[in-house]
Amino acid sequence: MQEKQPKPPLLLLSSQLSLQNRGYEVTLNSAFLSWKEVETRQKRTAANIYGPLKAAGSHYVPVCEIISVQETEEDCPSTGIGKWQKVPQSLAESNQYAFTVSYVERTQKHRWRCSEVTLHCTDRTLCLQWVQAIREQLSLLTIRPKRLLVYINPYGGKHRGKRIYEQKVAPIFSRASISTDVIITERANHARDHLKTEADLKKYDGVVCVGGDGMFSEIIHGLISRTQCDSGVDQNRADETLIPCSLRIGIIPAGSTDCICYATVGSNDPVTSALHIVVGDSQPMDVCSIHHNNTFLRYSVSLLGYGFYGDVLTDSERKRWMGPARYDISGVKTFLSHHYYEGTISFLPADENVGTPRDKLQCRSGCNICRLPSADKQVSKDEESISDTEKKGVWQVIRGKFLAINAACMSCACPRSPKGLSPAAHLANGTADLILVRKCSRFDFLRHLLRHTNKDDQFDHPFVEVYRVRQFRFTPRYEETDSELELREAEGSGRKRFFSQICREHPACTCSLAHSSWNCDGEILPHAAIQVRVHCQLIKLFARGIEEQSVFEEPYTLSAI
Ligand SMILES: Nc1ncnc2c1ncn2[C@@H]1O[C@H](COP(=O)(O)OP(=O)(O)OP(=O)(O)O)[C@@H](O)[C@H]1O
Repeated sequence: MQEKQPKPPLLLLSSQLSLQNRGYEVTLNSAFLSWKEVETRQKRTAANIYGPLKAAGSHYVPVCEIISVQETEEDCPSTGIGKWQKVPQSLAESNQYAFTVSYVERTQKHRWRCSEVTLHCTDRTLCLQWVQAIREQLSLLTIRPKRLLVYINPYGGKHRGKRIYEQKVAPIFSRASISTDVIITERANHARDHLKTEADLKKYDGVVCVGGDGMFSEIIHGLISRTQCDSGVDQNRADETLIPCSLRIGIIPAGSTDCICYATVGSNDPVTSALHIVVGDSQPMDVCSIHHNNTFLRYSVSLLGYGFYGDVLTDSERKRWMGPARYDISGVKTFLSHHYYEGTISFLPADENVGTPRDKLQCRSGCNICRLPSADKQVSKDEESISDTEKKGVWQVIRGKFLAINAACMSCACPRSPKGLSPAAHLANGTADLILVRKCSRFDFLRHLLRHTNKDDQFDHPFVEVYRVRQFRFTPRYEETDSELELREAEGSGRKRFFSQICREHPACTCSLAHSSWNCDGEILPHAAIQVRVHCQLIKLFARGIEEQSVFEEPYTLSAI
């Protein structure tokens, strides 16, 4: 049987225009703008290497990746970016009407940049016809944001947030006719509180955060809380089904840790992120809610880590004055102290149709698993019809001594660990990967940690278990009373300090401490006993997801056009 061919895109306009003193056949259809040299093919110059998608002298730009089009003031064709800008005088005289198209161009390592092409016409009517035809196509792209609320943390990373926004991002937004209201934060939690109570969200198509992961966390806390509050949902109830946020979030990386941006776009480059926002793609994302005894603690989108990662964070917070080097120093110190923690983990495993943590396939742009109907919604629907005993029946319980308990809601890939803590974790399938590292020798633990930085299967060790889960609970063996917890918070863990003191004096000690802390996306949680539930696709980012490398390397095939 013959395969059904997809319908070709509708042809809208086609003319012979000139570019760099040469004749080009320029075509606009509902999917692509293309230009193809009509004269004999000439040798490609070195400057053409990073041109738009090409197939044998042809150039194709998807309409959804055109940023803007405008009539160009001649004789001086255009300024700024791009490479087909200088028009020889002779040609400029005969083709003095021109328009410039700005579009997304891919470079290496998932980076995007804004490029331009200026095409020349013999008469103004034709020129205006082209501008109008392209603008009409752009106006059909209703997913693109028109008005954004921007929060800038001026102190994130190397204190360059404001400069990055003004120099690299604002010009792209203005070229794409996006209007913005910009708020420079004046204190921690300023953005969160503003979103929660004051911001007139109806005015905007999205919220942009300029900063690091801490700033992103503020934004999601503000936005999720506001959405639940507006819908009368009580965040303190661990079993509530939360309402997804309607506004999308854009991240402009300007922090010292920008892992969420890296995991959703594939690079930490402000221009790339700005272009992802402009083209208006949506990347849904799961969010974990964390509760202690029906009290809401926090939301998490990347890593929840108890034991090793909790201790590294606790120690590094005391060394803030050291700058980013503190993470390495605390990492080595925590590794050498080699503490393990006893407790019970119970979890609700995910169905197999959402993949497994040891899959070879990674979550990429347009991921098929994340496109499945939400498994989380399935649970809440089922919960109404099944009894409590049945619900409890599917939970699994594991007791033991652990060096680390990690829950990865996404791969947690970052430049230091390009595959991440759980390479096959998905951004939006309603699950988290629960990684249990049982008590083992220092040497074995080091082997496990080193696998975060290389290509080997990091779960292929007898002391490591991994489960894909929708909910989990952790109870430390020695459950704290509230007064003990207060004491621990007030004293910075007196008992722990006592043991830490001993361990410092006896570096070979691998003693068990009563409690570690949870590292929740880089924040320390006050409670060790927690309940975690993954909320499928609770938020959406302005992002396309990480594109397969082939998108960068291969030109579109002609049959696709
Ligand atoms: N104006 C401000 N003054 C002080 N702190 C702020 C301000 N605005 C935001 N913050 C806080 O700064 C923290 C760190 O911000 P951000 O994530 O942008 O930068 P970072 O350098 O990656 O952070 P970190 O040093 O924690 O890795 C956030 O938790 C945020 O709440």
